[in-house]
Amino acid sequence: MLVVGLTGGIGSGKSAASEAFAKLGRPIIDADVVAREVVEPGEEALAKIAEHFGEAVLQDDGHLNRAMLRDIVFQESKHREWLEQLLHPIIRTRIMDKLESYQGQEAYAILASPLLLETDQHKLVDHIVVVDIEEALQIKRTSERDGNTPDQVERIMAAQLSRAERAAKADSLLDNNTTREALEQQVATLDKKLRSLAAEEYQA
Ligand SMILES: CC(C)(COP(=O)(O)OP(=O)(O)OC[C@H]1O[C@@H](n2cnc3c(N)ncnc32)[C@H](O)[C@@H]1O)[C@@H](O)C(=O)NCCC(=O)NCCS
Ligand SMILES: Nc1ncnc2c1ncn2[C@@H]1O[C@H](COP(=O)(O)OP(=O)(O)OP(=O)(O)O)[C@@H](O)[C@H]1O
Repeated sequence: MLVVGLTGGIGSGKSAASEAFAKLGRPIIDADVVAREVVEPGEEALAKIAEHFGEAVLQDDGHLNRAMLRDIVFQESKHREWLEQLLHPIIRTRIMDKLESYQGQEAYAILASPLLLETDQHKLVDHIVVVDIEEALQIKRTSERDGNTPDQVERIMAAQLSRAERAAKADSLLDNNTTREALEQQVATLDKKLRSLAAEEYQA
């Protein structure tokens, strides 16, 4: 099975692009969803986070207070690095298990991940698709969606690759600077290309 990595910075439109692929029936593994699963109540990683940062990072119902942890880790890189060292290996293993479950069932599957190129997750994929967006629009869309200040969004962007670095690593680019309809059309064209790549791989 061909594994296609879909990446882009915060608020670039990965979810919008994933939805367009899902409408075409393609299976999607979303690293942000996996990252949430691994810190559900009862998970060992959540206990380690509470031990390290203090019980104050837990809500009364025992769930992670994500907004609080977000503030902590994007203020201070050593905190982010500690969290990444804990979570990234666990996230990677879960992604591999999910990919395994699609083997033999699908022509290709999508791994959507904001940190595909920043982590060794890119080693799991055969083709890299980057959702490209101008930084000013990225900051505007993200801060409108999350109710964050542009400053907060820029701090998260600083922990990610730059637009140019990401684009340089792309096998295919999706331009999300205009409408959702335009993005969907690009996804439909790319889907054809990916299906033919998958067919070539199968015949080889
Ligand atoms: C810090 C946390 C609790 C904040 O949670 P919150 O619900 O506010 O955000 P969410 O998880 O939906 O992430 C939103 C976006 O933030 C960016 N982001 C998240 N973690 C990171 C990181 N370690 N480095 C750079 N950007 C990141 C991504 O663009 C992501 O799409 C959470 O992001 C987290 O646990 N991060 C560490 C795990 C991780 O690296 N996840 C990224 C997918 S592998
Ligand atoms: N072409 C578009 N036109 C207008 N708004 C858009 C477009 N694409 C995405 N958006 C909006 O921009 C915001 C960010 O998009 P989306 O959630 O798909 O990004 P993402 O890359 O998945 O973000 P994150 O990395 O934070 O998970 C959302 O509010 C979404 O509705």
